Amino acid sequence: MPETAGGWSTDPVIVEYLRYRIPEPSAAAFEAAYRRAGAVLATAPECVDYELTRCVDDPAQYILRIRWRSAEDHLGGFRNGPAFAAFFAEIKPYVDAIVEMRHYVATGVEGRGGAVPTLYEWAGGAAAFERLFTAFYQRVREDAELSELFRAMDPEHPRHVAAWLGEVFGGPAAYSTQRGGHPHMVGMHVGKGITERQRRRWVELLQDAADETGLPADPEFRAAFTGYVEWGSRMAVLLSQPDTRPDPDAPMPAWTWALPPWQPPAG
Ligand code: HEM
Repeated sequence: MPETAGGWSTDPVIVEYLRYRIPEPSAAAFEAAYRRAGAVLATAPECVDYELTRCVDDPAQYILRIRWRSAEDHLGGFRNGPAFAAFFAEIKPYVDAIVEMRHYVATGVEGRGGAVPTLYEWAGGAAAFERLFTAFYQRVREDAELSELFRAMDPEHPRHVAAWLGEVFGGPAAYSTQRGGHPHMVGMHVGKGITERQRRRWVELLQDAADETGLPADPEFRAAFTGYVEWGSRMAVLLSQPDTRPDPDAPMPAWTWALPPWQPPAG
């Protein structure tokens, strides 16, 4: 099983579905038992997350979805591990009510609906990103720390980076279709030897430009924005080092909210 430096598995997760048929008189006790069993799952390193849902049309039907780090982690690790006895003690009375208990794998068919605005829409679309990067690169050109690094910058650079960020934030695929996509962006950083000090200054100037150009300042948007800028700028530093060989097939990043977008209080 491939693991990251921190020991976390990078294998795709496996999804276990358990369908139950629970008569109405037992429903409350069943949900309470799973609430207690859930507290056990929360301590199990093999479990990614879980959710119990109840059918609206036929309330006797419940579906429990548990995502495991792998089938092996579920069947070997969890079932033989220290948490299993406490978990099973809670759900044992309902074993006979199980209608289906199987593992599923993702097909890659997945996505978000239109209910939540993209970061691109929330920011104000292409015009907002162009304003941001025009102001930002003006600051960069005048900055003692960064101006030399950007000496040969294309006059269209602010528009290109605006197209990049717009696409990463869920807008049109303009950078991929018109500017060479992820490999081109990566290639522009290779060999530049960006230092941590330069990265910090880059991030600071971008935050200043965000305030100056009136990018939404609500905590949820700025958390997502800053998260991306932190990640992206650290990637730029890594990619720019002499010994780094970038993966040419790395996909275009797709960034989204860490928390749902801010809404004014009702009433
Ligand atoms: C979130 C972080 C970053 C993003 C999204 C980003 C994005 C981009 C993109 C899209 C390009 C290519 C534009 C084109 O198609 O012409 C580019 C080029 C470049 N980036 Fe970044 N970048 C980031 C961080 C940094 C940092 C931290 C530095 C240095 C402090 C840096 C320095 C450069 C330089 C020097 C170029 C080439 C500019 C030129 O000569 O035209 N980037 N960047």
